[in-house]
Amino acid sequence: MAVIGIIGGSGLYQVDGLQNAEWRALDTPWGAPSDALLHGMLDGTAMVFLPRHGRGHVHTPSSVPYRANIAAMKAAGVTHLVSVSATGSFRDDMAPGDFVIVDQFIDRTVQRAASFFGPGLVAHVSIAHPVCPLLSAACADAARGAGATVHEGGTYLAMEGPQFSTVAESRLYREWGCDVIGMTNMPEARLAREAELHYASVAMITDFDSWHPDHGSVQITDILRTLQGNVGRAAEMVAALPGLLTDAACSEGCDHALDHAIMTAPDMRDPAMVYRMKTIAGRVL
Ligand SMILES: CSC[C@H]1O[C@H](OP(=O)(O)O)[C@H](O)[C@@H]1O
Ligand SMILES: Nc1ncnc2[nH]cnc12
Repeated sequence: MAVIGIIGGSGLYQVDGLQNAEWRALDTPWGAPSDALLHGMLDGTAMVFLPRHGRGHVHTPSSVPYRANIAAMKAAGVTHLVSVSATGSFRDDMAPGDFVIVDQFIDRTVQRAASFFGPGLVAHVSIAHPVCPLLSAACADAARGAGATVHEGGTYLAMEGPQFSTVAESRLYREWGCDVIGMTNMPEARLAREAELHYASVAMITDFDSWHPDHGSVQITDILRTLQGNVGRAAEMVAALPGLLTDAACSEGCDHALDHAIMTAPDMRDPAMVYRMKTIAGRVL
């Protein structure tokens, strides 16, 4: 049975309408996640929600405990993880208020632990295609159903922040062919793949970053104004997801990404590391 996880970004700190909703705190081998997890049922499907920055927005993009967040979702039984994020746009035809179903990333973050694995248990998974095509398609349908203008496919530039980009950086990312920019989807997407979760990223455009000749440089006040309009549609999208997930096998193989990934010989594995990795990689250990 699918269990849907939602990581809510800036502006999305809870979801309403869950039956038997309950916030439950938990710990992981990588510390506490950003907040307690909100568990509940929606249309007969189990759902787990986590506000990425914590309720009250206490975590910076760099201080978000990405490993703990993904490990907590995995420990809670989540199989399908939808990330919702505020982003700037590099394209005229992707305007504030639009939703982009991200399918590629360029990672320019520099300060974040990007893997569950490490010395004593080495593994290499593919993130050539970093999102789940089936879950992404369900998100696109759900977002359209919620009345959003939806762009299927887009490259997300993950920057460290917390400052926004300079004009020169903004122009450069546009030349690189990036479509949207944010500060949080990496290493989240990498870790979701290591944890064998189906992962999709829904980017809600809030601004034109700082490249656009007809718009001023991105300001937080503009982002917050646009987010207020978007969050209702994001909540409607989440509510529609249970009805749109199918049992079809995902062509990317997200749920067996670790099949051939572990390099360390069984007799050379660090027992402490193996123990710590039980929830993430127990299937193949
Ligand atoms: C509120 S503006 C910058 C902030 O918003 C985005 O957060 P999230 O990705 O969690 O929606 C962006 O990445 C920055 O963290
Ligand atoms: N322009 C931008 N750059 C980085 N993160 C953002 N989140 C929302 N807008 C953004």
